[in-house]
Amino acid sequence: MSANLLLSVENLTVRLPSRHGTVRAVERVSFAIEKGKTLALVGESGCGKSMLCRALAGILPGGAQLPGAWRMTFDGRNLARLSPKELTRLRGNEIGIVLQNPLASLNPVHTIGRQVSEPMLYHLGIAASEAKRRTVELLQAVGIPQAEPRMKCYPHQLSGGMRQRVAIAIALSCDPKLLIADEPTTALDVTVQAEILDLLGRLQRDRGMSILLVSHDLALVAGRAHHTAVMYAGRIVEEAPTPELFAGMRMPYTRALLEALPRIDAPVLGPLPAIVGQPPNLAAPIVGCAFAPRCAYARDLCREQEPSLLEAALLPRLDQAEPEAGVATGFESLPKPEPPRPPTLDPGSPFHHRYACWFPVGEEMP
Ligand SMILES: Nc1ncnc2c1ncn2[C@@H]1O[C@H](COP(=O)(O)OP(=O)(O)OP(=O)(O)O)[C@@H](O)[C@H]1O
Repeated sequence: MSANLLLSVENLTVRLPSRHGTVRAVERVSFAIEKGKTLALVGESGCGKSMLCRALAGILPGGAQLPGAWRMTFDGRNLARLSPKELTRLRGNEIGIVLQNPLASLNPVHTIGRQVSEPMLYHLGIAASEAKRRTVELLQAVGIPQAEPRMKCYPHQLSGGMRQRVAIAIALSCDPKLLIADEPTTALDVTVQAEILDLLGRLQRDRGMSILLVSHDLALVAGRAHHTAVMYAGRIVEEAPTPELFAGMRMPYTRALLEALPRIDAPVLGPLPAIVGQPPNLAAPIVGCAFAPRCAYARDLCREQEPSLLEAALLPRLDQAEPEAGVATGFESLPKPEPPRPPTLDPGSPFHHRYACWFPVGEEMP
């Protein structure tokens, strides 16, 4: 693993039991996060973002399974080789997590001062007076005015934005190397959303930590992330350094996700384009590309064979996609490509543009 990588995840699958059968919440996902950098993970509701975060943080629901030959390496350590005790220590200490609803993650019967100081007392073994001093500093760092008297407040006495700042302070209390922020602004109004995301950026610069920033809003998070990965039906379907992704997104789902969002810089001239149809039921088998039933560019091949996530340069060039209802393309006469290859994760260069699509859209072809 390159010295610059903090986290590398290879071939991670998460299955959950449910009344309707086994849910394949995360399917053979591979990605990496560099030290001091932010990876944005985006996708519609139900695509597996939270379960991926929970797998990293070791807080999956009961009955969850991680089948297959997966591998997770964090700061040079293979997580599969650590004992449960070592994992608990690492996850409380070196990996902090902020969830989307701060009310659900804060304890309503404990003061915020106690909740911020508790992880430090438990994981760092410092004296109560030192924990109190650090708590005041942390509350100040996350922008809570009058931090010392506020330590005595209970969560219900704070606004939604202030509660989320407290949740961030708790996640930062042991000075984590990785902060997982799972939709940290979803429950907040738009001005507070921007403040919280700016705060995360500032904290990252001050502390040099890495961030996994999860959201359904591609435009909101991508502007703040070094790398972006797009998830659909439990799979990563496109990923790239963020500028590269915006310069040439190829997977029709990535485009649809961006176009379906209202834009502040463009007049609204009619209804917003929506992504037609529903995401697939993850408890049922998926044949071919999971996005094919909703994709205007889908061809027979897309419905038959699942494309692997491959580097743009390695992808077999079939042709540039055209919507099915558009001009005739003659794709049918093209030779069938080789069967899908396993996803690649080149440890030397894990941040190339990759996408999983037989007929990518875009001006230039690789
Ligand atoms: N406890 C659970 N038991 C069984 N299935 C679950 C459970 N929690 C979530 N799921 C299913 O796992 C899949 C992935 O859900 P997940 O919460 O990871 O999606 P998400 O992308 O984070 O969505 P959201 O943005 O709404 O949180 C979905 O099909 C969901 O219905």
